[in-house]
Amino acid sequence: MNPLDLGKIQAAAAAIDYLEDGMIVGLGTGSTTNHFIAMLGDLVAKGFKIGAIPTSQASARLAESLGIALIDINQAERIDVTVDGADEVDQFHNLLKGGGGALLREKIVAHATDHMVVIADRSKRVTDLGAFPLPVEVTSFGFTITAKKIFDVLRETGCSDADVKLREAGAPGRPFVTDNGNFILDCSCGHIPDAATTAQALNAIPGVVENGIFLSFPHTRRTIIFGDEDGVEVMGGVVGV
Ligand SMILES: O=C(CO)[C@H](O)[C@H](O)COP(=O)(O)O
Repeated sequence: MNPLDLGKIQAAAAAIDYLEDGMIVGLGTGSTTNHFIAMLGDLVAKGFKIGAIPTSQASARLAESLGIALIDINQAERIDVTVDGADEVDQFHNLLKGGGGALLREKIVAHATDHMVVIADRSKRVTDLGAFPLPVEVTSFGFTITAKKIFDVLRETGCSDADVKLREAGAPGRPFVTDNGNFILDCSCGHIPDAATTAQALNAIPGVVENGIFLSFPHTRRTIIFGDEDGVEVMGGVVGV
C-alpha cells in the first residue's frame, strides 16, 4: 500500500480513541475521513452509539450506508468531537482545507465543536500555509468580479503568488457546484505570510461565502494526528492552540 494511504489509515484509527458512547460526532469530508467513517461504522455495528453530523452529502451517504445514525445540525446545540482531514496544517495548527469542496459546512461544524480532531498523513505538515491552492467558496452570481477582488486581496496581504481559477467538474467550462449551490475558486497563493489577515480580508469581499483557512478557535480544543507507515504523532489538544 502507498505510504500516504497507510498514514491516513493510521491517523483515522487513532482518532477513534477520542470518541465516547453517546457523543455527537461531526464527520469531515475526504479520503482520510472516509477511513475514519468506515471504522466508526464497524464500532456502531458492535453496539457503539453516537449521533453523527456530516459535513457533506458524500460523508452523509457513506455514514448512512454503514448504519451510522445521522442528526440534523439544526437539532444539535453543540458537537462533542469532530474528526476531519486537512490539505495543510501549519506550525500553529492553522489549517488549509476545502480540497474536497466541503469547506463551508466543515467550518460551520468545526466552529460548533468542543474538540476538533484533525487527521492527516505527514505530507500535510507545513511551516506556513499556501503551497496547496486555497479554496474559496463564492456565489455563482458575479463570480468573475469576486475572483478579481480575491486576486487583489492575495496581493495586498503579501502572498507570494496570486492566481485564481474556477474549479471545474469533469469537463472544461463546467463549474464544480458545492453542496450549498455555490462555486469554488482555487487560489494559488504560493506562501501566505499572515493567515489571519488573508482569511479576514477574503471574507470581507461581497460574494465570498467562506475561505479554506481554519484558524484556531478560542473555544475549541484542537488535536492534530499525523500518520505514517510507522504510526502516529499526536499534537496540540489545548483549548485555542
Ligand atoms: O477539506 C477537505 C474537504 O473539503 C478535506 O479534509 C481535505 O481536502 C483533505 O482531504 P483528504 O483526506 O482526501 O486528503
